[in-house]
Amino acid sequence: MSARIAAVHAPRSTRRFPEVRLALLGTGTVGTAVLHRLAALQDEGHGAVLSLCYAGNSRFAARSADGLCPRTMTGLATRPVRGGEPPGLARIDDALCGQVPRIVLDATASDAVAAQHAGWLSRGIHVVTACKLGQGTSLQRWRAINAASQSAGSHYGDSATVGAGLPLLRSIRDLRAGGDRIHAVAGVLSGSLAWLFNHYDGKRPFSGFVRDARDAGYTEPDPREDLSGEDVRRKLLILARAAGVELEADAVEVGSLVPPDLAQVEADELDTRLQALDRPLRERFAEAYRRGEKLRFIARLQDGRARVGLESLADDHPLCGGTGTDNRLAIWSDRYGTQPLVIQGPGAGAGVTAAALLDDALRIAAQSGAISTR
Ligand SMILES: NC(=O)C1=CN([C@@H]2O[C@H](COP(=O)(O)OP(=O)(O)OC[C@H]3O[C@@H](n4cnc5c(N)ncnc54)[C@H](O)[C@@H]3O)[C@@H](O)[C@H]2O)C=CC1
Ligand SMILES: N[C@@H](CC=O)C(=O)O
Repeated sequence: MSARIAAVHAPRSTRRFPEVRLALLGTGTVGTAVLHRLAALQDEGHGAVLSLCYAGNSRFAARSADGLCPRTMTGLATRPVRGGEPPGLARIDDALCGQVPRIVLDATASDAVAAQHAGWLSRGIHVVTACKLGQGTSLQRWRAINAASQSAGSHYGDSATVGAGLPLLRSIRDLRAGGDRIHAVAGVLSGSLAWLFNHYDGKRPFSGFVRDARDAGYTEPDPREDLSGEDVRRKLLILARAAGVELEADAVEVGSLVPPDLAQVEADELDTRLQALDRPLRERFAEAYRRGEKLRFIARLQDGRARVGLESLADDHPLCGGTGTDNRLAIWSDRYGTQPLVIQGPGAGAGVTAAALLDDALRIAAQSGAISTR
């Protein structure tokens, strides 16, 4: 066997049984970080139970029942690997064959992949996802995912979808499991918009900061998904539904920052047209500055009413806190009726998101009895 082929497979010494078979979809910003973290976990022995049997993106894929080498698979982002195959969602079930726990890890922003979540779950394949298009779009899809997961007993790991792994969904679910009703939630749910409004000073053009946030891996593949409030709408829908408020997707009132002309621009032209953001944001900033306030992109859910948009808040307002990409969510419930529970921390970035995805995968491995929790 040549050295090149040997490198494609995981070293035998790192494998433990019973294994959990993993298929990774997406090798972009987040998927590449997943591969690096998986390799590091396998080196330490901690993640050795996770055997990467399929890795693919929209152009290239590779599979091996014996386990692929995660470090080698980072190359898939730009080129095929030897012995690879064309990508195809229909191949995932085959790649994850065997009577062992199986997990699809979705690190794409693809609606076509999200449309498969319920199907995989119903066939007993666990799903771990960073993509919000599963639970954060139509209520019908959200219900299908829940129904499939319940009927087949398969798990849906969604920690990375809101707050990039911060314990936001988990806290809401824990409160409800303890008998609390969720009264309201409010806060900053976008890491990129947090970063933008933590850095924008009204002097340098806003569009330059958007490029910086994109290059740092904080934005969606198309930053308009963030700037339009669409990404925050999805996150608020996921939180609201977890809180027991089953909202239809169009029930969220959204205040977009994207001027109509910029919304029409083709993705490959976007960079050259981003300056369309500069004047309106400079005006919003100047208005807030005159009042001694700060701009924050806030999501709110109360009494079944949901809205997301830019707000001008007093400097000492509780939702103004945080730095960098910090998300900050206040949760009011029966026990936190007056003073809310407030959770804050980095809410975007490849590192924290990859960690959240692999935490979910390891949690599923533990629940499946593949690793000891002691
Ligand atoms: N960047 C961040 O901080 C966070 C990102 N996320 C989510 O992570 C997901 C991935 O984001 P990025 O890595 O930034 O995007 P990206 O654009 O860098 O990578 C997306 C990857 O998905 C692949 N892909 C697209 N369609 C596919 C298909 N049908 N089958 C297989 N692969 C396909 C692409 O080829 C690419 O490798 C998004 O859903 C995003 O919302 C979630 C939390 C935080
Ligand atoms: N683009 C998103 C990434 C995490 O979900 C954000 O800015 O929060």
